[in-house]
Amino acid sequence: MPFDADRRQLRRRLRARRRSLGAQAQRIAARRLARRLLAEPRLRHVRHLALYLPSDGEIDPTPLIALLARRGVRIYLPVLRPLVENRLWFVRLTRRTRLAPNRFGIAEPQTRASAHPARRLPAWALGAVLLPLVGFDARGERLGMGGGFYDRSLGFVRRGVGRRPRLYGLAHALQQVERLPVAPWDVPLDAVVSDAGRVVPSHRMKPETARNDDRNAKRAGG
Ligand SMILES: Nc1nc2c(c(=O)[nH]1)N(C=O)[C@@H](CNc1ccc(C(=O)N[C@@H](CCC(=O)O)C(=O)O)cc1)CN2
Ligand SMILES: Nc1ncnc2c1ncn2[C@@H]1O[C@H](COP(=O)(O)OP(=O)(O)OP(=O)(O)O)[C@@H](O)[C@H]1O
Repeated sequence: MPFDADRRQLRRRLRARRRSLGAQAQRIAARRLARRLLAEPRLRHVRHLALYLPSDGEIDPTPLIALLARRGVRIYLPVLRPLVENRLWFVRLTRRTRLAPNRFGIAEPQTRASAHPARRLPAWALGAVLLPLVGFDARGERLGMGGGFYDRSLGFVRRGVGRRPRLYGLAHALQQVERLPVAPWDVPLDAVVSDAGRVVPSHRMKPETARNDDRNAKRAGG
């Protein structure tokens, strides 16, 4: 199917692009991202926030950990669920949390410890989830690693009923593409935030600004 072939090729290209960033560029991008996220009004009152440990050139959200801890925010990390296919747990990160590489080589809280329900929060109870992404577009669509982990774990958001976390895709500006193919299972993001700006999908904007797609695209590009 051309749809899958498209996405695969795009993933390869965009992953190579983000991996090409040097350590210094990564540090600067991470700092800019943290500054933007701290200023995000809708994150101001969040008490429980999930982020990720960066891998494969992803923009690094970890400078936020200490900054948010000062606000009293509790931080959670995604853990690959054992036995259930392609779903995540969100496990509390504390100073005592022991990390181990998962099957993709990404550090995560150890599975055994993560199995304790007291160490986790169901996704609907989180205030916000910061999602890693491979690509995004000016409409706020997201392309992930292809496992459907976040799409499955946050699938309840699409039903539009009950509590739900705010969803922020995090990216380097160079991960923006013209237009992404959309899949029916893609979870709708509240915004994509990059080192250079932010994109708010038009369905999330106030009516008077929803028309202005151009301005939105510019903001994302820097
Ligand atoms: N930092 C971070 N943590 C994360 C994610 C992520 O995208 N970034 N995930 C978001 O989903 C989950 C892990 N998902 C992943 C999905 C695919 C591959 C991956 O590298 N796949 C290989 C081929 C598969 C294999 O090696 O078996 C590839 O595409 O080359 C990595 C992580 C949970 N934790
Ligand atoms: N809610 C869901 N229920 C069942 N299958 C799903 C769901 N979400 C995604 N999938 C399946 O997962 C596979 C990967 O989806 P997709 O390519 O959109 O992943 P992704 O968004 O790039 O990855 P991730 O969410 O892990 O970052 C697809 O083949 C899709 O059929």
